Order: sequence, then C-alpha cells, then structure tokens
Amino acid sequence: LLHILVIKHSLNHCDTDNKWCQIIKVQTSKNMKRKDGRSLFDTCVEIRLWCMLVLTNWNAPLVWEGTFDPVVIDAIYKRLDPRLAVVVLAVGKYTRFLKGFLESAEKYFLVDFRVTYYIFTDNKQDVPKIELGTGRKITVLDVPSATRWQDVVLSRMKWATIAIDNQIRNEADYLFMMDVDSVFHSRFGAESLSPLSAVLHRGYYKKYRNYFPYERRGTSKAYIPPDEGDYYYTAAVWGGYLEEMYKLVKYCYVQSEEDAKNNIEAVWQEESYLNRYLLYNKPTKVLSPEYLWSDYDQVPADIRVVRISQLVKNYAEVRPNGGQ
Ligand SMILES: CC(=O)N[C@H]1[C@@H](OP(=O)(O)OP(=O)(O)OC[C@H]2O[C@@H](n3ccc(=O)[nH]c3=O)[C@H](O)[C@@H]2O)O[C@H](CO)[C@H](O)[C@@H]1O
Ligand SMILES: [Mn+2]
Repeated sequence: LLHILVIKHSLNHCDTDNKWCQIIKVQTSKNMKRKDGRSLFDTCVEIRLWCMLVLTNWNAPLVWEGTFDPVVIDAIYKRLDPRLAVVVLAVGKYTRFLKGFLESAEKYFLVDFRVTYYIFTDNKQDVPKIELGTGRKITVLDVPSATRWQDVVLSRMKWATIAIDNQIRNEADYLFMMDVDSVFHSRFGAESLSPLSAVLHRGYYKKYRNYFPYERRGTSKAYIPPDEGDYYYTAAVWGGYLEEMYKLVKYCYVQSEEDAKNNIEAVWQEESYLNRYLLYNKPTKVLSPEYLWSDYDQVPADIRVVRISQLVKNYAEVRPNGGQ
C-alpha cells in the first residue's frame, strides 16, 4: 500500500512543459522501503499525474464529458429559453457540406432550443431544404464569391459584424460561429453556453505554448509574443452572448483590415486574431476538443465523445485557389 502525503500541488499548469501534466510532490511515509532496503522517509519524489484539467488557471470551467449533468444543465438553460444564432459560410463549393451539417445539427445541437442558422452563400439555389425541429429556422444571406479561400475565411468576420448590426442583434441572445465542413456526432448542449466559450484546438491541447501556431510577426496585429499564451483555440467553433461575440468578430474584422492595409495576412487568418483576443480577454468557458475533432485524426483515449468532427476533404478540389 502506498501512503503518500501531498506537499505541493502545482495547479499553475503554465509552469510545466505540458499543461496536462500536473506535478504533485509527495513525501513518502516512514515505513516505505526502497528495493535496496533504505528508507524512503524524507525523500521527496515527484509524481507526474496525467489528468484532465477541469478548470483553467483563471477559474473558467473546462468542459469534458463527465463534468456536467446533461439533463440538469439543459433544464436550467431551457427555463431562460434563449434564442441561438449559428453563423456559417458556404461559399463556392462549400454548399455541398450544408446538408450533412444541418441534418446532424438538428439531431444533436441544442435540441429543443430555439435556433436560427444564418447561412451566408454566393449560391442560394444550392442551399438544401432540410426538415427542422420546432422553433428552428434557416435564414439565407447573400455574400459575393471569392477567388481565394483565405479571403472567404477572413470575410466571415466582416459578414458576421454586418449581419449582427443589420439583423441578428434583434433575433438572438447567443451566437455561434462554425465551419460548415463539419458533422455533429453527439450531444452539443447547454453546457457549451457562457458569455464567451472557445474550443481547444485538437492539435495543440497537449502541447506547450511555444509550439502554438500563433502569429509571431511583430508587424501583424495578431502578434503574440513568445512565452505568452494559455491555449490555442480553433476558429471552427466558438460562441457566446451576442454582444460579446459581436465585440470579438468586429475586433477580428477591424484588425485584419489594418493588417491588409500593410499587406499582411495573419498566419491562420481569423484564427490568429481570435487567439490574440482570447489571450487578453479570457473566455468564460473553455470547451475540450470533444467539441471539434477531425476525421483526419484518430480519437485518443482522453476524448471520450466526439461531438463535432471536421470532414476529410480534397482541399485542392473544394477551394477556389486549392491549397491547404
Ligand atoms: C479546425 C480548424 O481549426 N479550422 C480552421 C482551419 O480550417 P479548415 O482547413 O477546416 O478551413 P475550411 O476550408 O473549412 O474553411 C473554413 C470555413 O470557411 C468557409 N469557406 C471556406 C472556403 C471556401 O471556399 N468557402 C467557404 O465557405 C466554410 O464555412 C469553411 O468551413 O483554418 C481556417 C483558416 O485558415 C479557419 O480558421 C478554420 O476555422
Ligand atoms: Mn473546416
């Protein structure tokens, strides 16, 4: 039997070279002997515990399967009956993803809540007719075609800013921005709601921050200095109170326009501005990579549920200017 006394529990994950590893310093109890017969008493050993963090170091919940009761949390939010907006772009060939996205969202995304899907497209006739649940609807909005995929992904910030000002502000309490090349596979419920919720990028949640693909050029408005950063968040799913999201999408839009004036495009387009904003304006909830996985990657043991997964796609074929 191992008796251990915890003498220091390091919760500041940024101190470690891997934030999923918590260091617990332990003092072994008197009667423990090493194999060579020497007592381990007074020997301080360090045990590294690999575990899932459920709280950020600014005390925001980190949401994983098992950290909430789905029935209770839905019931709590349902009493408020919020109006939810989902903004997706389906420009050029990306309209082909709408059917799978919408049909699966109807099965899993905040079921029984009021949801409006705002679909921004240059190709209205290709928006499929989908049977929607009660209180759920689709609004289709026109946007111009583009010749570069980089322009499309960045333009999401511009169109969302304009549409919130013109329309969505009067129609929604919460807003989610999402990639359309995604399929829901499991429950995505009210546990995701907060003033500002962001999702950990599946590729970086076990990496030290100096490996994050932040914008590192000091000339860009998305610049994050070395040795700064909490997490790397994906731009493929994020959401929150309408006004909080408005501030954030507008920030990304305005900053990217500033960069464009100086002939700079942030390394991961809007995702780079999003990450900069969230470093200095902490999200009030962080969602685990369960909330956005990818069919490109195997699902590791620590991801017990895949709620949304990005589809494998032929980048060269589907994007106007090809490329990754
Ligand atoms: C998992 C993840 O982190 N995804 C990000 C990554 O995406 P991806 O490589 O998944 O980018 P993507 O090609 O899915 O583009 C993002 C979204 O923009 C829309 N779209 C894009 C191109 C186009 O021709 N038509 C169109 O409608 C569509 O809604 C799509 O889902 O990098 C992008 C920027 O570089 C965005 O930050 C994505 O959120
Ligand atoms: Mn995508």
